[in-house]
Amino acid sequence: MVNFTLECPFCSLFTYTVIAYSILLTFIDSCSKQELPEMAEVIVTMEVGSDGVALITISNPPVNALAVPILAGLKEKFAEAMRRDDVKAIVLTGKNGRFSGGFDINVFQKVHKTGDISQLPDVSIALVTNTIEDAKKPVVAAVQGLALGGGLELAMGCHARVAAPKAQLGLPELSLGVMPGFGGTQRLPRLLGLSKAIDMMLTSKPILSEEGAKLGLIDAIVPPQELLKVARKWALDMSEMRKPWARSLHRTDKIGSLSEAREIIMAARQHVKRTFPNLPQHQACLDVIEEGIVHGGYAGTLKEVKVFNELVVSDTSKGLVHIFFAQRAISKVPKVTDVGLKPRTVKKVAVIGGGLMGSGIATALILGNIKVVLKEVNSEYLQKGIKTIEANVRGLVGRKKLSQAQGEKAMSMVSGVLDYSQFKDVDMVIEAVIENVPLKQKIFSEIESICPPHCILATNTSTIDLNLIGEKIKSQDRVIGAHFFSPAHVMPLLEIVRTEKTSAQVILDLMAVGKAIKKAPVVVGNCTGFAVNRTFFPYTQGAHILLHLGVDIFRIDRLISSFGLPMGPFQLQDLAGYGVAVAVGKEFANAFPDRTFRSPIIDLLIKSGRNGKNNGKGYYIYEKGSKPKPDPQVFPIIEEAKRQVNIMPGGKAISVTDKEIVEMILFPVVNEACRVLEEGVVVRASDLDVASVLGMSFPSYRGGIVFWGDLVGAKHIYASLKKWSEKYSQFYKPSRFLEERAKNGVPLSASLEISSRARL
Ligand SMILES: C[C@H](O)CC(=O)SCCNC(=O)CCNC(=O)[C@H](O)C(C)(C)COP(=O)(O)OP(=O)(O)OC[C@H]1O[C@@H](n2cnc3c(N)ncnc32)[C@H](O)[C@@H]1OP(=O)(O)O
Repeated sequence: MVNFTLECPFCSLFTYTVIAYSILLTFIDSCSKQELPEMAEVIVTMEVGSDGVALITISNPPVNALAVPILAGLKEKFAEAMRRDDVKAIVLTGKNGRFSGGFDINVFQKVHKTGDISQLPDVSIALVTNTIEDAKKPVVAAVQGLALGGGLELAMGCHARVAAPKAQLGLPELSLGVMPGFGGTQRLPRLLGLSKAIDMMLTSKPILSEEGAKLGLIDAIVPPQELLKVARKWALDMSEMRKPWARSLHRTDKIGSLSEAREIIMAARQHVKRTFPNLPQHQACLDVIEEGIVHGGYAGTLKEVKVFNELVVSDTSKGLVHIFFAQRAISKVPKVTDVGLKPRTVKKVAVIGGGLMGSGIATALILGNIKVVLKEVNSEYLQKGIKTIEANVRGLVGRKKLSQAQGEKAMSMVSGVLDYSQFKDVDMVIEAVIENVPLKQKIFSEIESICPPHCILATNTSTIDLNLIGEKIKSQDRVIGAHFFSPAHVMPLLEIVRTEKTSAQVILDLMAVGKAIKKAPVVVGNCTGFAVNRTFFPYTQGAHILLHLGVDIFRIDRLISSFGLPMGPFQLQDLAGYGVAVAVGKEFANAFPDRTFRSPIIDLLIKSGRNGKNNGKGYYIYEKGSKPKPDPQVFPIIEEAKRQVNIMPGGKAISVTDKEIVEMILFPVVNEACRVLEEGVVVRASDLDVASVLGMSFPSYRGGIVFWGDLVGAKHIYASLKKWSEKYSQFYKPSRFLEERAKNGVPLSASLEISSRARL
């Protein structure tokens, strides 16, 4: 039930509630059953004070998203305020310390499912321009907490903006594959100048109200407790002409001359071309801004609506909106986060091993204000580990991600040890030594006997079965995987691996630690390679097969980069080092012998003195200060590898299109993702999407590996893999899950339940 609080015409402070049937119907129509619990609080209220100011408040917890009924409610309240003689001016605000987090992104998802853009209400012209900006009574936005996207656009439609300190102001729509659609592309440049406005839109980064005040977006900053008082006074001052009353869309003072504006837009276009080559929304946003500069703000808003409606149904928007919700879903783990448990505080963590991973993990922890004891086997290694942590922190200070003081504070949180003496009061241990089962087992036995009984016993192994690591200890409910990605203090993913015995409390605690150190924790099941490395193990293999089929490796890398991964599979091998490739390759060959393609290429490269980026020579040449250059001297090594394996049909290189190359690398990854889904290694398919984006840098605008697979279509993937498996190698053999989904027309991302129902 949606309640709208309306004003009593006889008593300005008395409110009563009526049920807004028409809005209720719209809302019920556009909502799924799961959203019903929030409905009672989706409300717009209006209270008219004895001062003649109508306070219109948006309430839609937790972020006051502009859901369809909220927008309808706003229109209704503004119309009423205009009608009423006792209302001289209006203040617009949001409930519970947040102005608004913008248009309701759930509506985008509904549009994506149905393709029906008529679900998007007319807000830009009907509400923001005609109702608010062109109102005959002044409107002041009282902004607190955040005004993002449509929220900021509403505020910019008002005639003045008063804000509390530290409020976040931004237009992040491009990060959802769309662009500002409530007039933001026109009003932001007019309020704070073209360059800054373009920068805010292209980067999607918010600014704080303090900066907004300096730039002219905010008219005054006031303490939160005085926000409404000052906003009311401001509104009254405007109504009585004591303060100017400006309509943002009509301003031109911050835009500069046409030629200056065009120069700025042209520079932005070049930047976008280089930085976001696959994304349509950035150039489109610049087109719309330019329209407003050339033909006026109103013309700009009209074009904005048109282009917005085109972008909202693009695959890019589908992918990015999917990832937005998928990232939020990872914090919901059945039987862990829904059973009333509370995470315990983790104040002190011991990290065993100060190598690249251990020191990176230690850095991440101290930056999250968690004390670290770093243990090594001798003082030389220990010093090296501490120095790496120092260098990590210094790097962040140098890049201005941390202040000097924050850097020093972080370093004061770490101490180095050579024995277990300081392990008696640790809340968690993260073992990060080399991938050696007996060594890890020994360490786990030692820490079990030394650490307190509540201590979490975590390992950073990237492949080894956790049951094996914890085999020799009693408290297997405390054993968990904390799989960080290198560099651990930078990469955002934390893969939390649970065994059947890991307790829900321990999983919850590690999730909380992950959040505290600003990682995205994805909880996965225990298997070789867990979710991410397991899914992506065919990535390198697929590249190797193509090499052996005679495809140019540098062409493969170029195509994969153009697809949107930061680098191709060969450059990635160079970067990771061949030692990793050999070790990981062995694990997978043991676990999945039926689908492992064995190539001698890495051994041949090592034999010829190459070790990738580590020694400056791999498939590429690495020289300080310049980009990696393809090295033609690898061609004879590749020829030798090809000769040894000899899989080219008729001894000739195969002829493949660019599209086929990308598919021959990535379809096997989707195929393995299917097995991961079938085995229940992840809670839901979208968790694997998040993990692929945050752990493997799979492009977020393609929605993650499973989402992308569904966009391409299970049928096409299955048919292609089947063809290649018959023609080239068993490596391509489609999994049973993929085959079933393709044959039954069920999306890969559909839950197992749905798929079995579909089969019946
Ligand atoms: C036409 C217009 O120009 C188009 C638009 O306005 S598009 C929308 C633009 N706005 C945005 O992109 C903001 C998106 N939201 C965010 O960045 C962050 O949620 C935030 C900074 C507002 C708050 O962050 P935080 O406090 O960490 O909370 P967070 O967990 O992200 O969100 C809380 C809940 O609000 C939901 N939510 C946040 N913003 C939402 C929005 N705009 N629409 C619908 N739901 C939203 C989240 O999905 C989450 O739901 P859940 O609890 O069911 O998982």
